[in-house]
Amino acid sequence: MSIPYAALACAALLCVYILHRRRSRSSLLADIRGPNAESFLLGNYRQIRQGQVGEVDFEWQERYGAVLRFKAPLGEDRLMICDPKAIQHIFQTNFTNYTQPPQDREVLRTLLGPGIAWADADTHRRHRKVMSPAFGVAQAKSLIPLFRATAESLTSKWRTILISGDEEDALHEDIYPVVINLPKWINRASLDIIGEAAFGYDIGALDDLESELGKAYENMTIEAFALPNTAAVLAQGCMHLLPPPVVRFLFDHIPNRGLERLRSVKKVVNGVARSLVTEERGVHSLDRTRGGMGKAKGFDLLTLLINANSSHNGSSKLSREEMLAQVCTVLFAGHDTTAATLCFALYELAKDQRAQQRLRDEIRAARARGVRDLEDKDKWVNEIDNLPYFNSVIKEVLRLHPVGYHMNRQPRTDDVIPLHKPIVTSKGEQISDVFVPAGTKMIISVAGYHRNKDVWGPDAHAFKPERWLDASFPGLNNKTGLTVGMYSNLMTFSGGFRSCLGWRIALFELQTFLFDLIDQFHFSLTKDATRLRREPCLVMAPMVEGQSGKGAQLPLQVSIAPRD
Ligand code: HEM
Repeated sequence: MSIPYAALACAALLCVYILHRRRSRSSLLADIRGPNAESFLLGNYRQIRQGQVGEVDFEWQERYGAVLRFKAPLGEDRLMICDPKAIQHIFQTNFTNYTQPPQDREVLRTLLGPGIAWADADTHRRHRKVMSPAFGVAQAKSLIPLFRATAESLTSKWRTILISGDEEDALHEDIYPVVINLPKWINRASLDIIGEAAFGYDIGALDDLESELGKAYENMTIEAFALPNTAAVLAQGCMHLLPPPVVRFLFDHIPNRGLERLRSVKKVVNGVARSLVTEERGVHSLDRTRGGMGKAKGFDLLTLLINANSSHNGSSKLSREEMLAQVCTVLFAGHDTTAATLCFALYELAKDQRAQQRLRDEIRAARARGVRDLEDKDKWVNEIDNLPYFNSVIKEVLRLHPVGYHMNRQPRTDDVIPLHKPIVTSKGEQISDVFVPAGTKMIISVAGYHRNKDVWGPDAHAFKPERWLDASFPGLNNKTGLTVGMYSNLMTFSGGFRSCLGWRIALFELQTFLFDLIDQFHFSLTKDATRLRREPCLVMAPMVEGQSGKGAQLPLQVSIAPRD
């Protein structure tokens, strides 16, 4: 037998052995109820990957409870978890025992480099220690003027479009109102913010629709991950059978349109990152050719990061390659997420005109008190945080549309996970904890947890901002007695030691934009928007059913909101 064939045979035998071991270990989960596999080859993976975000999670949770078993390709048992106590255990109480599956980390390494999102255990602790100081409350507050300026830029562009009726992919209805495809603009505004906030780098995506970075990121996750065909579903589902270096090799080399798209974005982003982080001491070169420091006024996360890094010694310091990866990570983690959340907020408000008007009334009363332009950032935060309906709308959108809808985890050692609400096994037994063998793959369904009726009430699927105003509402910590996640008992920004570092930045950005957009514009649904798809593509994206070729889409009818 030639050497390549012998190597192939050994690899095949190794896969069979791994599969056999996994199946015998995972059969320990066989008593947990869950859906039947569609086929041995695909398990339930096609339903999860080809459906909309949360579609099967909601259905299965209803039928089997908040912890359920499903099949991965080739018969492997996996768990889906939507129970608050189980989530608290995995992310907080016993967090050191849980890790991202190594193959998932390889995807992150391919996309973003060896930065904080990829790092595990001690390496992750080292990255987090250096990065955390750059993401404090004071730092986030200092970015408020940048958020305001970019929101102004966006609103003035939309006003121009409304007056001229000149939105290229708009369906004009007597010129006014105009249909605007929101993600096209909001994603670019958000990218400009993260470039300036994080690196003092003026990307200029809002002004220049041809900007290199803006074009590179446009619909990147959709083109790489959305609507996978059956072969892609199978490949993704079997990835865990391969050793991580093989996964890395395949990601870097196999000819595939989605992967090629990711590789080309990586090249562009790396180029930008390299221009920011120079060889000498990892100090960035301040290459702000497109307009200087501008709105961030000399304050950016990268400068803070470099200063923080220089105060660390030897082994705790980040290398240049790691610094480059942090630039790529923050650029990616910080823009699509916030932009998609804002899009879904405007979608819900376009559907619920009563909520939109109530929100506008509250915003305009605040504006009349001078809140919008308060120079003192502490006062601004205080005033904004005290707008009850406004913040309820934001929380409700973060609950209903968590853009990071799934998080994958696996225990390093055997564990017993406690449950908030007992589940019934296939043998009819009621259990209030679940034994999980080391290495069990789990989807923590943030989408599912956010619709868990035992936490959020029987109307968990409804957009109902008022629920946050009701002190007896079961979703508030005092009733369940559980603290899950880092913001309002939600898992949108995750929780514990891997929680989102940029959550305050995201929140201030959402608050600033929502304030201005609802103050100035009126939004209503179009026919296309009634066919909105919540597309699972790493970060949930809005798309229109049947129009996948057009990428991210949320076409809403926009007009100037009349003043009394
Ligand atoms: C609505 C907006 C956002 C959402 C929903 C969000 C959500 C998340 C989630 C769920 C994670 C954890 C992922 C995991 O453990 O698998 C995360 C991590 C992270 N996020 Fe965000 N994020 C948002 C905005 C931002 C912004 C604006 C920044 C930066 C300015 C940022 C930077 C990060 C970083 C650096 C991590 C990695 C933290 C670590 O691994 O320790 N995020 N984010």
